[in-house]
Amino acid sequence: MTMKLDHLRQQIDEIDHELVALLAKRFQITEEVGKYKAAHCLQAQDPGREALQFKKIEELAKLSGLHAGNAAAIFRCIMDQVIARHEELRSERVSS
Ligand SMILES: O=C(O)C(=O)C[C@]1(C(=O)O)C=C[C@@H](O)C=C1
Repeated sequence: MTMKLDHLRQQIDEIDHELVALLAKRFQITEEVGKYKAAHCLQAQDPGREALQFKKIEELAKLSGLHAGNAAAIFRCIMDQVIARHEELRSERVSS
């Protein structure tokens, strides 16, 4: 393995570390949102809120030189996981 590749991979590992920490924080907060939604019989998915978020994500991606389509695909994936968890919390509450 070249020193160059090692160095690049080390940078990737450091970024992954930060991303995992940020994702953990985000999922802790969405867990609270899910509990709130389940307690108040709100839908797991909120398309209006998502539309605003995706608009902002696209703008931020462009400012950071990130491909807007890549950013949107990643956030779609994260939000789909959140929605699945919210549906789980909702059904747990209904069945208990
Ligand atoms: O803000 C909410 O209502 C959430 O449930 C959080 C969240 C998100 O992950 O940002 C997830 C699903 C909704 O469709 C919109 C946003």
